[in-house]
Amino acid sequence: MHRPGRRIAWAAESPEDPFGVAAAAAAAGAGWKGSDGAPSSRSSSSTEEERAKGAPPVREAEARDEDEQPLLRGIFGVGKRSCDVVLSARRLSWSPIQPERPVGGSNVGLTNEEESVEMKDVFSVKLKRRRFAGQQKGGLLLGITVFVCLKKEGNKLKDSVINLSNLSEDHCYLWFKHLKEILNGFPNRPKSLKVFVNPNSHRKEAARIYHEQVAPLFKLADIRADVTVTEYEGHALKLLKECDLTSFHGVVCIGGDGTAHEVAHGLLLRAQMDARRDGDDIIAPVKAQVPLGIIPAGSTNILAYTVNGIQHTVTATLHIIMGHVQSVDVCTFSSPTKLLRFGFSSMFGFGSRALALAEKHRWMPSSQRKDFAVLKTLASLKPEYCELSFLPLEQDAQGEDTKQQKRLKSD
Ligand SMILES: Nc1ncnc2c1ncn2[C@@H]1O[C@H](COP(=O)(O)OP(=O)(O)OP(=O)(O)O)[C@@H](O)[C@H]1O
Repeated sequence: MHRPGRRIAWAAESPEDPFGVAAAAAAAGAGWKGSDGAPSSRSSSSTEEERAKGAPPVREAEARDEDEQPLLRGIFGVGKRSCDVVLSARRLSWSPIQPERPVGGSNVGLTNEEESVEMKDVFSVKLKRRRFAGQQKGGLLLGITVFVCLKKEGNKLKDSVINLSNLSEDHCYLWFKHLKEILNGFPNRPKSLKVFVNPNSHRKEAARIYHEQVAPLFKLADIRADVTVTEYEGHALKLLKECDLTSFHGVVCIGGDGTAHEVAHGLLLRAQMDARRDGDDIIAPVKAQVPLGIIPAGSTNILAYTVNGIQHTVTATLHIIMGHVQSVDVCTFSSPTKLLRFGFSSMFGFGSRALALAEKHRWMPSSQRKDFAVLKTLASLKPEYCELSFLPLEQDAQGEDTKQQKRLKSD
């Protein structure tokens, strides 16, 4: 078993490396680069270069200040109040306008607390119009709707809206244009995705989950999705080996762990084929060209849970839309001469035998068939011979990632 450094998946932020991009990008140049912080008028690559060269903290502070500079200031209705709204590259903030009181009048009960949202948490902006049922175009402009990704308890993400009301077309168009420009400046956010839906997963709900919960969010975020509903086991793998991935910013699978493994294997195999690595070249595998988003819809969703920190469709979808990228370890499984497949875990034959047995007993209820399979496999457990080698990513003096191979033998 080899652990060829790190692959990438859309996932929850980790405190040390919020988007896991540094290691992922350095290892093989795949995936989105740069952080998902607010885009600045300065190019993000120049800021990164400066950081890499050890730019003094004062430069970073200047860049931060620049991102805080107001780009627009205007009046909108927010909720039931008239607010003074300010937009900078980093944030959208609003505070209620205090009406002038007649002499002796009091402002008791009126708060002027500022509220704000970070632009890095905004995933879409739309013009809001009043339309009649069935009306597709036109309609009276009512203002702007800003769609925000909110962090809830327990790693959960939720979509929410802020309505900015103003009937002036010129005013709204100007704000809409600026908000769009800021959103388009986030480098990691996908615009085009290849999506695999396994209609057979768990309770056969993956297609419904996609159409009801995932597709509307992708549409809102202006993401084009090329959807394949898989027809048989191995269908996603076959398509990934053949299709042109250059027009996609990522691959998404909706299903259980079996589907996620098949798609991850296909994606990595495809990267080896494109890099002209044949089956014998198993020591130095290359990274996937694009990240993999895993949306849980299976009976077990361990992979989705591991990368997202929660088994929740909307959370997984929002991580993809927001371009949250996280590096993950991947194994290659090989015989002495041939690469067999890529995967995320190995139980030295135990897991695969138990899963194969569970597959044969699909007529049983899902909880019972898995317990039955584990117990039956345990009863006939035998020792296995294998050789393990690790390729941990390590940083050399220049900050470059290097792979060091370590071998272990076991039986
Ligand atoms: N249309 C299809 N018909 C039959 N099998 C399919 C189809 N599409 C994909 N598959 C295969 O179904 C297998 C099981 O799917 P998946 O893992 O998504 O569901 P599950 O078994 O309910 O979930 P889990 O593996 O998390 O328990 C996968 O190995 C996948 O390759």
